[in-house]
Amino acid sequence: MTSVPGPESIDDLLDRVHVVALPMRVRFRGITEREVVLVEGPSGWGEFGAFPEYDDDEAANWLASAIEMAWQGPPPALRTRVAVNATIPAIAAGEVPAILDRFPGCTTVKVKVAESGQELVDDVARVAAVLQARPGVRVRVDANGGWGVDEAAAALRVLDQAVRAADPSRAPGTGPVSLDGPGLEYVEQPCATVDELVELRGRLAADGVRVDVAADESIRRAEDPLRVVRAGGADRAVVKVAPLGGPRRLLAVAAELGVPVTVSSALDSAVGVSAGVAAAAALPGCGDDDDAVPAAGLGTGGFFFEDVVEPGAFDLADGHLPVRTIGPDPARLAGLRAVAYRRDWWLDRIRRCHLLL
Ligand SMILES: O=C(O)CCC(=O)C1=CC=C[C@@H](O)[C@@H]1C(=O)O
Ligand SMILES: [Mg+2]
Repeated sequence: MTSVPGPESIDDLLDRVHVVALPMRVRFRGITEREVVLVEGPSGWGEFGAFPEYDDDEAANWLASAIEMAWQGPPPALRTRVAVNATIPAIAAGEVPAILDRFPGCTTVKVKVAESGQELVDDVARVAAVLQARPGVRVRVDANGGWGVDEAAAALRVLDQAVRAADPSRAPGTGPVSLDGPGLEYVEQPCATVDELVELRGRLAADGVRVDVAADESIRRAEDPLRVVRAGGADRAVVKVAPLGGPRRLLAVAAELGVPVTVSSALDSAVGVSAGVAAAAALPGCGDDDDAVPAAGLGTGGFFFEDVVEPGAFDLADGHLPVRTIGPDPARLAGLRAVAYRRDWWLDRIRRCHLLL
């Protein structure tokens, strides 16, 4: 009988964990401080950081991922570095250049759109500010399921045109914006449900709006991660290591999906991001060079004032992250240690999730 490597017991697991709280420079998915648990195993470090609102069944996948990294280590890499996208939260257009400065060399930018309380004009201004600051970058947007079908169809036409109109190779005053120029690379999770995504893809095709639809929450939070693509709701997939239960499971899901995949962060510390980089580095792509797969959404480390590694140990350089084994700096683990009642909360959660594995 083969068994999956892991801790000898729950006590063995709990003896190896460190709960940290990372203060953030910018509000992202509604939070300003990110708590995660780091686990040291015989093969390296893993990260358990299921978002607090996730129930134990869902969070157990994240624990499986942490255990996989700590007891098995990363899967074999096909490349030595991974291209990363810049991530622009739903901020005011005027703040875009300062955020972009945290992503040196990134040639793909993901812009959050459809934020509640904002309007399409805010999204267009944010995208325009990106293209003004970095002319010629590839732009993708992420609505986190915030639009209905009608709203999405209308917004994507406008945003796609805004990107085409900003094409630096297009001379001003040359008439209608070309439909052949580079528009939006894709939209991530424009609507919440699979049925809506299917309907939207039909609508975009009928309207002649050629924007790919990528599924994120419909994979990350679904019982069956393959369903959305099989149902015809997505041209692409966004895949995250921890929600899928680890890098090897991510690679298996990606192979079955059969569409281009973008590996993305779950707002992880450097330890979690390194697992994402390892998965992206192991993905078969068109060729084995470091740009053979879509730019990964793994540049979120800059959102923290302080990460668990020393500055320079795992930095973005020339738009890429290195494929590297990451261990936290002991002084930072101590300095970033979560307060006692939060540590107890995470340890209880680990106990419950461990029973589900
Ligand atoms: O993909 C990226 O560029 C960064 C990661 C990112 O956008 C996310 C990280 C964590 C939680 C998610 O709400 C969010 C996403 O929707 O993809
Ligand atoms: Mg997303």
